Amino acid sequence: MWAFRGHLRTCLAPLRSNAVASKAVQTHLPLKITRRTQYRPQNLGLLQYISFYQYTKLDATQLPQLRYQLLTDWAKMGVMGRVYIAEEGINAQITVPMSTLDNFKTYLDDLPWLDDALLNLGAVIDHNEQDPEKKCPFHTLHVRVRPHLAYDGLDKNLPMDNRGLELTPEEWHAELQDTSNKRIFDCRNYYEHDVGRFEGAERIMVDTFKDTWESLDSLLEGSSKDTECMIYCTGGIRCEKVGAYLTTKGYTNVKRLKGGIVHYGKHIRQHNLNSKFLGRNFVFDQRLSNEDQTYTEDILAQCYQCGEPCNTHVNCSNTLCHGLIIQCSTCSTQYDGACSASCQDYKHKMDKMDMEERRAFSKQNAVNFKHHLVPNARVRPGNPFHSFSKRTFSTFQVESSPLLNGYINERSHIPVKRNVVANWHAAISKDYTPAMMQKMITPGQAKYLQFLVQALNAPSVLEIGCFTGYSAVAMASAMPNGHVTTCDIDPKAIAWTRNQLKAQNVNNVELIDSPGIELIQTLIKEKASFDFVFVDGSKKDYKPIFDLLVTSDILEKQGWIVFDNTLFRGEVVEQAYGNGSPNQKTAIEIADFNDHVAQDNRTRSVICPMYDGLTLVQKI
Ligand SMILES: C[S@@+](CC[C@H](N)C(=O)[O-])C[C@H]1O[C@@H](n2cnc3c(N)ncnc32)[C@H](O)[C@@H]1O
Repeated sequence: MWAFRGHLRTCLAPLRSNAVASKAVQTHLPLKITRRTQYRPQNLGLLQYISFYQYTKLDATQLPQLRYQLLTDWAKMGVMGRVYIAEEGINAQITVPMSTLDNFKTYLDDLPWLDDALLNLGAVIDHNEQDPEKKCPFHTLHVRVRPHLAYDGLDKNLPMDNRGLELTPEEWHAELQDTSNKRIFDCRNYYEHDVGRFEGAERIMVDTFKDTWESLDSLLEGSSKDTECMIYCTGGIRCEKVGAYLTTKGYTNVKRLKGGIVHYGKHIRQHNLNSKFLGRNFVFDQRLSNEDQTYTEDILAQCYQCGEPCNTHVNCSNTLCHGLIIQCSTCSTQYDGACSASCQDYKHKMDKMDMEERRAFSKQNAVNFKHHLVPNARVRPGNPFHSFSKRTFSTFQVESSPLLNGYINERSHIPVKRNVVANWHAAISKDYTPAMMQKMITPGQAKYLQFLVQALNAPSVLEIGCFTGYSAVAMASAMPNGHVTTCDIDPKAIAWTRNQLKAQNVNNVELIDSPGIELIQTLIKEKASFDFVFVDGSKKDYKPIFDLLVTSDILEKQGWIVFDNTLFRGEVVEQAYGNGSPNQKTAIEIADFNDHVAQDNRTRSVICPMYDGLTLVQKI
């Protein structure tokens, strides 16, 4: 481990503001950057794997030149790998031949804008190594200009001046001797967390980094601002942003592991300590979570297909899918390395084709995998394509997948006089990010609600939790002579929805600016009544809402209530069987709500394992 400390911060200012170029970069560059000849070095001998990053302000206008310069200079030294440069800094995973390593270090030392990066030296690799797990992960050098180092999906750039207190691995290890009153947040994706994590760490459980914020907010909901938040990720790059986010939100006791799990691993190995990081560390190259990444022998994950203990990631053998799964050797044999029976079919078909046929077939079928997430993989929060917990599906049941969701939506038919739903969806996607849209029900679910309100001939519908009106409008469009009353407390969503209702001439939806419970209490006083209620607001209100609807006359006898998200990311089942974390408040609340409903004698109810879990209740 080696850090660039050679340059004083004072020498950074002029270069940072006006030029990104190093001394070397400042030499004369051709204005037009020409296409380079293919760079594929051979026989470089022993290679040192290196990763480093640094958040530093680079001049956006100079990035293409910097890219060109790094490509040119580093290729001369035999560097291979993936480098991202952005206005906010640099992130590199590379290999450098041992023979040029000293020159390379000097080169980096001479980059005036790079003063604080921790150079993480990984394995030494023989360039001629053929073992797929040990061979060099790179064939060439890519330097790419990106808008962000770690795309956070936030509207505004995070102020990076306060990212929390940086702890050395030694300090981090000492802090973990006593974890009482500490919250430890794993800032990595769910599949990384699955196979290895610090003891007691809470998973933020995201598909991609940009989904972190909502999930983190909900984990910290109601916590005091001086909560001790310990944050970590693989190499440190993601939790620097998470640190900045938390301090911006007012959290005053944020501590972050310098250099991430990788740096920590070196420390415990060097000092022969018992690792507080359990299991395996997932890495983003062909090694994934192989044996070399073992910190302790704990097997924390299960095969996504059979549920047996397993901690080995593989990519689906259907090259069109290539989805990442945890798969045991038995399932690997049974499915030929594919993530599902349907991917196995694709693989078999393609295995029989020659190159030309395969290319044509791939081109034709790629569209089916555009939004394909791996069936049976862990639940993703709010993801419209999410499947349920791995335990929910046996291999004999239909596996949830985007393909399946799309199929269900396309093959479900609801006769409506005027189809506003598609336009409505399009209007939302213009103004809301995909992450925000994950709050909404899916198109297939919308059809399901439409089916119910039509089949039940429910003229009067109440909805709690309107957001941008997608579910309300779907139901309203299926009942032209009926009426939907909906509510929300988010002023932005309310204003947006009211505008759209006017613009799209939807007259049978009334949106009330009120918390759900208060609205129901008012409607009870006004002796209003409804035949169908869809509840999709705050989960902690589910129980009081259920009681109000069942005990009062606001819901007609034989009337229905549908509650959304009642299996909440699969975490509810884990809670119910004692496997969940005490910090998953929402899952705990829903588990309690589900018990409450199941014990109620005034209603009949059933939980459907559809989407994020739907509970159907009928008053009897
Ligand atoms: C999951 S979204 C609803 C999505 C919507 N049903 C759809 O499918 O398009 C939940 C909404 O409930 C709203 N909400 C939260 N707490 C609420 C409360 N106490 N009363 C009413 N709405 C609430 C949130 O502002 C958010 O817009």
